[in-house]
Amino acid sequence: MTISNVGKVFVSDNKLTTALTKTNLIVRDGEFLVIVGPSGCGKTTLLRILAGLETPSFGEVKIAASNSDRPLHSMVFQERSIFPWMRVIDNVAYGLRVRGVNRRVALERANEFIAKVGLTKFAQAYPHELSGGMKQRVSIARAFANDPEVLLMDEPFASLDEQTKLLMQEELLHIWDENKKTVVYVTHSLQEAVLLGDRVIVLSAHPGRIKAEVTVNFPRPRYHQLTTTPEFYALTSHLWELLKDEVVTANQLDGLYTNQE
Ligand SMILES: Nc1ncnc2c1ncn2[C@@H]1O[C@H](COP(=O)(O)OP(=O)(O)OP(=O)(O)O)[C@@H](O)[C@H]1O
Repeated sequence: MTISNVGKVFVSDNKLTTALTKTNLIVRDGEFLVIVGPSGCGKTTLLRILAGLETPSFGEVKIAASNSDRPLHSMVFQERSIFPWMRVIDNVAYGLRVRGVNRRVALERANEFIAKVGLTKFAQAYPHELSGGMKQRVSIARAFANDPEVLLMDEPFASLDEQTKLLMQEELLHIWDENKKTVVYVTHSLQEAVLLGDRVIVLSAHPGRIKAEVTVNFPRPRYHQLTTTPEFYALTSHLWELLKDEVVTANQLDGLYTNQE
């Protein structure tokens, strides 16, 4: 995927807000790319542009289609985005069915990914019968089952409790190791960024631009034990050094806007 000179200016109430300035980035096939940055720097805006949910004000995004039957992208949001009126199996098969994949094949594929996220016993359940973590597992199973060229994930575990988050990170690592999808993943957590990513992009405070990129060379498969090593600690500290000024600036900007209200 190639992101060339992409920027976004929002217009609301006769006010212009530059959310993102000239962004250039090449995401390699099969790469797990993580984006971090202070609040309001344009991470979600960038992801929404990549998902085609927002049009860039300038620049362009190109996603090479390896197979015309595959969708270009699937997105997993922070908030649960599964349909409450559909059973788990139908939620996971949804994208495939919309694309006209034969029902039997779609259900088979959905069952395969439901098993990968450990929800086989709940395939016939409705979302209200599931915990928050289980609902996020359904979203992840649906996104992988959909087999997109690029998987876009916007803080998918942010609303989960700490223990569930740890479990889900390992599950995501496992399922990703098996599928090696191209992933663009937004998070506020530097630990999560280093645990999951091949490369971490640091965005500057509002308006967002790429400030730095850090390669993460830890071997895979990765497990949580990695987070207890001095090397892991050194890399997250390095990221924090890169990010700290931006967070301070973002908070100052926040104060500025709040004082004006
Ligand atoms: N639809 C919109 N209309 C006007 N301004 C917007 C719109 N969406 C986002 N913005 C502004 O664009 C900037 C970037 O927002 P965005 O949500 O992309 O940031 P973020 O980095 O994802 O923030 P957070 O980490 O807090 O989720 C912010 O200043 C925000 O107020």
